[in-house]
Amino acid sequence: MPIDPSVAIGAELPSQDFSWTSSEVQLYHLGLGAGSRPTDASELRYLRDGESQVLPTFATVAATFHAAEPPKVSFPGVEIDLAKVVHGSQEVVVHGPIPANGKGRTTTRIAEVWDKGKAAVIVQESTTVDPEGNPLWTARSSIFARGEGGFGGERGPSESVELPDREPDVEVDVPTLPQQALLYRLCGDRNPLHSDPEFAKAAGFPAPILHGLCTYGIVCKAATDAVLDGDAARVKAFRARFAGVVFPGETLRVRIWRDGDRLLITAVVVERDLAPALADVVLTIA
Ligand SMILES: CCCCCCC[C@@H](O)CC(=O)SCCNC(=O)CCNC(=O)[C@H](O)C(C)(C)COP(=O)(O)OP(=O)(O)OC[C@H]1O[C@@H](n2cnc3c(N)ncnc32)[C@H](O)[C@@H]1OP(=O)(O)O
Repeated sequence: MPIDPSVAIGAELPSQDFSWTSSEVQLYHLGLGAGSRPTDASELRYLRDGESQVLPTFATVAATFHAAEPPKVSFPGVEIDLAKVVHGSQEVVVHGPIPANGKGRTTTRIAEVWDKGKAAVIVQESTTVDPEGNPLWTARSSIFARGEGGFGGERGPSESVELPDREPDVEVDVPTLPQQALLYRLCGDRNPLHSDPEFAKAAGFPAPILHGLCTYGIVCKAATDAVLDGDAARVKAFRARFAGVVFPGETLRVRIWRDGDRLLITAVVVERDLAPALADVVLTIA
């Protein structure tokens, strides 16, 4: 049985020990398109040796940055073909600014497995601490496994973020590069869905798609730059649902509403009639 929720839910995955330096941080930021204005001091804050500021979304790549193989969707009670899986949602909460150099240990558990009929949604939660045991960040993510529902599990909640009934306070267009996914995969997600045209076709897409976490980081950076003076330390938490695919080279239109200590955000694809890319995006300001 590819999914057995009675085994999966609550299962602890092996913990991961890792370290990072400002080189990984800079490569991550480059993978999000940072540095496109190389004479702009605020842009260069993401790209300094030793003292680079770190977007909280770096938390999504830190533990697996040096992976060189495609990920496996193989956990206790879960065995799924990678070609059936897309990233569903992501949330990161940081307990302070992420340092430019550091060490961490991540522990992960499978928190929920939902049966959406035509698909399964598998939710993981992880906690990362420094070598002294101080919390660095927590994360929650889901994968959406197409064709893997119908195992008799619960459907789970339907959650969405209500947007204000007014035009966005800020709107920015962010171009992505045709080679964006080929660059971003060097941050550890070697899923061929993002680099191999034949694999992408077999998975049902006309061409390789952009990593969801690349779009996620791009949009967090865009909001940080447009509303938070480019100061990554002002981002406490960032969450999003992956609402539609993005192809490398497309332009993201990022719409931002101020809402107290939060920014409510959507991202759509300009070239495809504003097709949704990210929805239910909430940036919590520190
Ligand atoms: C260990 C390593 C593992 C590997 C991890 C992945 C590695 C990465 O390399 C993979 C990627 O980066 S893939 C790229 C990023 N993701 C995407 O592009 C997905 C974009 N979204 C879609 O295509 C559709 O919204 C889609 C397909 C997600 C859903 O669309 P539909 O099929 O039309 O679904 P819909 O009818 O709208 O809803 C059905 C039920 O599912 C829930 N749901 C919808 N979107 C969800 C999402 N994104 N995440 C979680 N749940 C979601 C709905 O709420 C609905 O349930 P209910 O009826 O109970 O409300």
